[in-house]
Amino acid sequence: MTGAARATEDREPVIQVRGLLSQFGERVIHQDLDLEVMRGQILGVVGGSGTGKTVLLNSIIGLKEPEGGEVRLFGRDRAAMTKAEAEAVERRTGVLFQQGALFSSLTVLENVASPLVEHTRLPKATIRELAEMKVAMVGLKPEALYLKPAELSGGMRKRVGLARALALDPELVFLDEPTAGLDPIGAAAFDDLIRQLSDDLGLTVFMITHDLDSLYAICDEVAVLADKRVVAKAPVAELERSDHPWIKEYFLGPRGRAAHKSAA
Ligand SMILES: Nc1ncnc2c1ncn2[C@@H]1O[C@H](COP(=O)(O)OP(=O)(O)OP(=O)(O)O)[C@@H](O)[C@H]1O
Repeated sequence: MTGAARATEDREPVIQVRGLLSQFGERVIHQDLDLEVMRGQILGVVGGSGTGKTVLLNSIIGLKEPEGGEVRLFGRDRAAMTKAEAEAVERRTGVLFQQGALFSSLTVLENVASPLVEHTRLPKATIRELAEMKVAMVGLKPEALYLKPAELSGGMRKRVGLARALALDPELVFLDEPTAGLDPIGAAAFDDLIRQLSDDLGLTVFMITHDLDSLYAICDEVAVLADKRVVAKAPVAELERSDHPWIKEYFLGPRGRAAHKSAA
């Protein structure tokens, strides 16, 4: 069953953002921004550079306090959560940051194990076993376990970041430009992996991307950030018919047309 089929079958929202206001000083990044992401959905998030995609991600995961509005995760209002509730949400959530954010002095195994060390009291041997499983799950060979991030290619680093994001068996993952910097073949392989994980594990995915191929290949819906809010959220095929100038340029410009063609 595809994520889209699951999403319509089980309409429980995992992320709900209502009337979000985000500011840095006087500078308003989001105003009256609404967004809902359903369980099992892969949502692509697009928008011009500086429209606030990463700030939105940070506001949802609690790295940035909103100046107004409401963020609900798994039905709970983030602002009203106790510390224990926020920690429980953190355990159900994985994040792959834009630069991978791996610890450079730790091996692949230690990087992937770090959320398990931080959030569980499992014995060392179990943590090791679980981390090894995640490394295998993202398609890395056992030889990679003892390498440090500097010894890995960009694509391998992304996979390690994904393995770490999946360490606690999250229900929801946030990916900030996961295929940026990968060659087209590496990017397509990474897309397949995310789609497969979503289908197999029922993961909900919030994915910021500039990669049109990813949008066509794996996203159930795409949210477009412009004018400080989400101006559209729909399957790509529907967005192609939008009248919004940025969306038109994005999907119907030469790169958009090429991605459409190769997905067809
Ligand atoms: N800590 C901060 N202090 C001040 N301004 C910030 C901070 N973080 C982000 N901004 C500003 O918020 C705006 C949105 O930034 P953000 O990184 O979310 O954009 P983006 O849509 O993810 O862009 P890109 O596609 O280029 O990664 C930018 O203008 C940025 O300068």
